[in-house]
Amino acid sequence: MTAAAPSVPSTRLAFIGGGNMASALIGGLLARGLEPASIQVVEPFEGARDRLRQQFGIAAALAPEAALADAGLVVWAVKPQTFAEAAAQARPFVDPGALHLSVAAGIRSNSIGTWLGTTRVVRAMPNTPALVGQGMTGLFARDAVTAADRAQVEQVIAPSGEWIWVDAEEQLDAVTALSGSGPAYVFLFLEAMIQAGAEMGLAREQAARLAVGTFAGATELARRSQEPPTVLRERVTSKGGTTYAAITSMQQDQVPAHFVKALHAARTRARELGDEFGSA
Ligand SMILES: NC(=O)C1=CN([C@@H]2O[C@H](COP(=O)(O)OP(=O)(O)OC[C@H]3O[C@@H](n4cnc5c(N)ncnc54)[C@H](O)[C@@H]3O)[C@@H](O)[C@H]2O)C=CC1
Ligand SMILES: O=C(O)[C@@H]1CCC=N1
Repeated sequence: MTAAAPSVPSTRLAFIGGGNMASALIGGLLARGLEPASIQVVEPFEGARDRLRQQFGIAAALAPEAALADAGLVVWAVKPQTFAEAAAQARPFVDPGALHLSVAAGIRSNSIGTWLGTTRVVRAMPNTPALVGQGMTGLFARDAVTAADRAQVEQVIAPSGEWIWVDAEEQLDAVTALSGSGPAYVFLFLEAMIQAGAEMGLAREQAARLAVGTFAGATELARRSQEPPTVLRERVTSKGGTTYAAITSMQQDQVPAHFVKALHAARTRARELGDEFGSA
């Protein structure tokens, strides 16, 4: 479970890939007081390098270079499809004793370990609310990872929100389907609620404010309540009332079952990514 928020990492950090997820983690670390100079980033695309310079004052390298050897913790924030190639490019420069933290969906720790010649690998599955310090992250560590290594990883993740450790690596695929992809499901529901509000005569801005506020309020209520979501739902649902009409319509259309099915599809895709783009 999530512990008290630890301080920023004392070791030097390198990020391989400086896109959305890397930026979310870096932004949190800098907000906690980490010096931009203690973070290296390897990022081949000029647009992304420009953003890192403007947002964070970090001069990212175009390609791996000798300075990578200074990093005690290397964070892999590249797409699953490019991980193997990025690992092959960076490996000659990385300290063989470094700890590695991957946020890539699906790519298994034994693939990463094989590509990098190490067993000191932790996998993380964060999500984009990390951008506002409210992320949820699942973490998995290989056996060779020590308690001190885990603490370092927690220092990287803590500024972006909460985290849990899972015991079995395949559980990370479930985390990916649930909370990794989860913000997109919430946004899809928001889109539908806003559309419905607009169709029923509300201004889109009003509908958006009502929808977003409802998600924020309902999730905060669920977070603080001792009751499970089912009980909270039943309290909104007066017999023969409006919510009953909506929930009955959704159940007749099997919306909950289809939604569960969709998460299984996401989990299946996470496994496929590991099979397609992993080597071991
Ligand atoms: N976006 C999301 O909601 C989440 C993404 N992830 C994972 O995070 C990883 C990164 O995703 P995003 O940040 O969204 O993608 P992104 O496309 O924003 O960032 C990836 C970056 O890697 C760079 N890159 C490409 N080849 C490279 C190489 N050889 N060496 C170094 N950098 C290279 C790209 O230029 C790009 O800026 C993915 O593996 C994804 O599965 C995990 C959780 C949530
Ligand atoms: O869609 C994806 O593959 C990534 C992983 C979780 C969120 N985005």
